[in-house]
Amino acid sequence: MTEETISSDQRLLALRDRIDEIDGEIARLISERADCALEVAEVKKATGEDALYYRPEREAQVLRRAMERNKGPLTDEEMARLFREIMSACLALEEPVKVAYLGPEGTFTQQATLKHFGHSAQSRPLAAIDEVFREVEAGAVSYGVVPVENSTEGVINHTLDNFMTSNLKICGEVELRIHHHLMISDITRPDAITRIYSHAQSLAQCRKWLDSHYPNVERIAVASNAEAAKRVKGEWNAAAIAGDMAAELYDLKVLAEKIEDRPDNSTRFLIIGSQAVPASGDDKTSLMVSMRNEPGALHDLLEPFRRHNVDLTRVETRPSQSGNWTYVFFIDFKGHRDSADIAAALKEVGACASDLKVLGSYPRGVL
Ligand SMILES: O=C(O)C(=O)C[C@]1(C(=O)O)C=C[C@@H](O)C=C1
Repeated sequence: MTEETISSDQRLLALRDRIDEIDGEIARLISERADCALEVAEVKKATGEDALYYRPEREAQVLRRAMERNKGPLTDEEMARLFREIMSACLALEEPVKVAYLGPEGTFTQQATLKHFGHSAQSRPLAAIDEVFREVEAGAVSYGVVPVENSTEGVINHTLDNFMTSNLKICGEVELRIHHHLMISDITRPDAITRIYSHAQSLAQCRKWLDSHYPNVERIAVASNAEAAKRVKGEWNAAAIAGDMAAELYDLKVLAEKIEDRPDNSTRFLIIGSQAVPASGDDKTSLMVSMRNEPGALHDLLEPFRRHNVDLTRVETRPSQSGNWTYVFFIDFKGHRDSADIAAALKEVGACASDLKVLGSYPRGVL
């Protein structure tokens, strides 16, 4: 053994001793934090039957602080992800949070659910967006996670339409970078692929890549990316487009990575529930407004927002379900409904709208 290897071995040992010490401190502090959370639960329980254990505004503040405090070398996102999991475990001690998401397992919505609630939440997949709304309404779960818009393909109408008949509120949002991969099973012959399965939105998000790499292959839209991944398991001439989780879950081989046409492809998901969320300091509000179908209606609707300096982030129009050629506007803007400017704008909009429903004020997605 050379002198050099001895000294590098000794350095490694010394560093590992230091890491063991630090881990001991971290473990002690995490336990202390968990004890605090248990005391918080006692305080909440004393408020009665309807005690709210999950507090989205507080979680957003904790995560933002973790990012602000961070001095590296971990990235702010990595640091926040670690705190996300610590908080998820603390909340599970207080009361396990039950969440339903648009399944099946392996979809991007499951990934968004884990990103937002951490791994200690009890989550379960449901087959359709309507079912997620129904289960939350029925109280079988406390929260639901549904996709609402994609940066390439636009809005997910089905989710917006559900708000027309539901009284649920939006309690949060989460954004996910979407990376699509082309994957095959161990019996697939890569040179014999004649069909590619995926969800219609994912096929659309990879249209150009498919046109240049598999121009003559049949594209088959199925209910979800996870369903696509499941199908190729038993087919020697098929491939699927899906994400990492589906590849892992169904043990598929990735033939081509990140094949989405736009590198910044991302999807926004909503957290739905029945709780009104207090201001977190950096919030968004979503509205649903019906207007009489007359000239200038859209102008009347938007003008109060301009006057009160409210920053609109999205305006969507959907045909109303109550009559022909009448429309419902879905409007998102920065800020919380309790702030003076927003309350004033809402009052004015309410006066000219035939119906106005605040779907929720909630913390802006942190991670
Ligand atoms: O501050 C609270 O209300 C807590 O319950 C503690 C805590 C945390 O671990 O920081 C846990 C769950 C809540 O959703 C928010 C924060």
